[in-house]
Amino acid sequence: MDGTAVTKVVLLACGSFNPITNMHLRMFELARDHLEDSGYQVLKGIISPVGDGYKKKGLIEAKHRLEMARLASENSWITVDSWEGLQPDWVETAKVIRHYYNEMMAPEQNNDDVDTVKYGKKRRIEEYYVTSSSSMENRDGTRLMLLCGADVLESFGIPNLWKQEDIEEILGFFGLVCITRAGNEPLKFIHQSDTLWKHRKNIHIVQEWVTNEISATHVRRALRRGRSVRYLLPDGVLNYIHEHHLYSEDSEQKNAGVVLAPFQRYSDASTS
Ligand SMILES: Nc1ncnc2c1ncn2[C@@H]1O[C@H](COP(=O)(O)OP(=O)(O)OP(=O)(O)O)[C@@H](O)[C@H]1O
Ligand SMILES: NC(=O)c1ccc[n+]([C@@H]2O[C@H](COP(=O)(O)O)[C@@H](O)[C@H]2O)c1
Ligand SMILES: [Zn+2]
Repeated sequence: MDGTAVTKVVLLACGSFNPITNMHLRMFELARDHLEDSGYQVLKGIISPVGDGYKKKGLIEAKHRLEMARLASENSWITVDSWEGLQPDWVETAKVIRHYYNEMMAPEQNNDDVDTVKYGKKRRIEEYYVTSSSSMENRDGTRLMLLCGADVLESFGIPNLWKQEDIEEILGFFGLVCITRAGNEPLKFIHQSDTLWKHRKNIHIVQEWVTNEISATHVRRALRRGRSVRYLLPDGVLNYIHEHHLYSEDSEQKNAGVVLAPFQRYSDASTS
């Protein structure tokens, strides 16, 4: 040991996971290698599937998405947390991160009451945010970072999808690990955004050289057409999909014509 303190990190990935694919799992491996190369120690990964209230087209029930994520991450350092997935209404990602952060900060005080998150814990984190000048580590020096693909980073630029203050909090307080994805240019996007540029040191871009275009959309489409998706996702997940007859023409029509929850929430707010 050379006496240099190692920053410990927990990685949190939010998304639909509809269904979870090998690429979702690879994201964690790529991020861990990258961070450990930069002097961090990655303790744990958390997958947090979004709740049904997100209203994305084709989003099947959270109980199935959660179970598939559990099957995919068996015997792994990656875990699945159902808190977000089981909330009746869609929960903003900043709030989700705060929830896990508060669990890390004070596990003994935590309970899973949303109102508490809203009023008590939010205040606690805001106080912490204001009073701590540079550190977003919990008491034992662990940081919680959001893990996502470059499409999610670039979605920060879509009007009425993210609140500016949430982007600031995610980037400024927590930090982001972003995996490159075909069709996205995260470095260019950061360069072109003043907000992202300001927080660039808190954004870790991980270059995936084995360009990989696996997407859950592709998997659902192939399943609808009766095509094989074996080896794009774990066998256990595939067996579960077949057993429960998930992903059909019908399921793809779920939420068709329904406005995505963040757009509903933020465009209502801007017109009221
Ligand atoms: N091939 C990939 N490369 C990099 N990141 C990915 C890839 N696939 C998914 N991700 C990331 O995984 C997280 C969860 O994404 P999501 O559940 O939307 O998966 P998806 O494959 O993009 O699904 P969909 O096609 O339904 O949008 C997001 O941060 C997304 O950017
Ligand atoms: N304003 C926000 O907090 C906001 C907006 C859009 C998406 N998200 C999150 O990003 C993830 C995106 O998932 P998809 O790429 O599957 O749509 C989800 O977890 C969703 O909750 C958050
Ligand atoms: Zn996606």
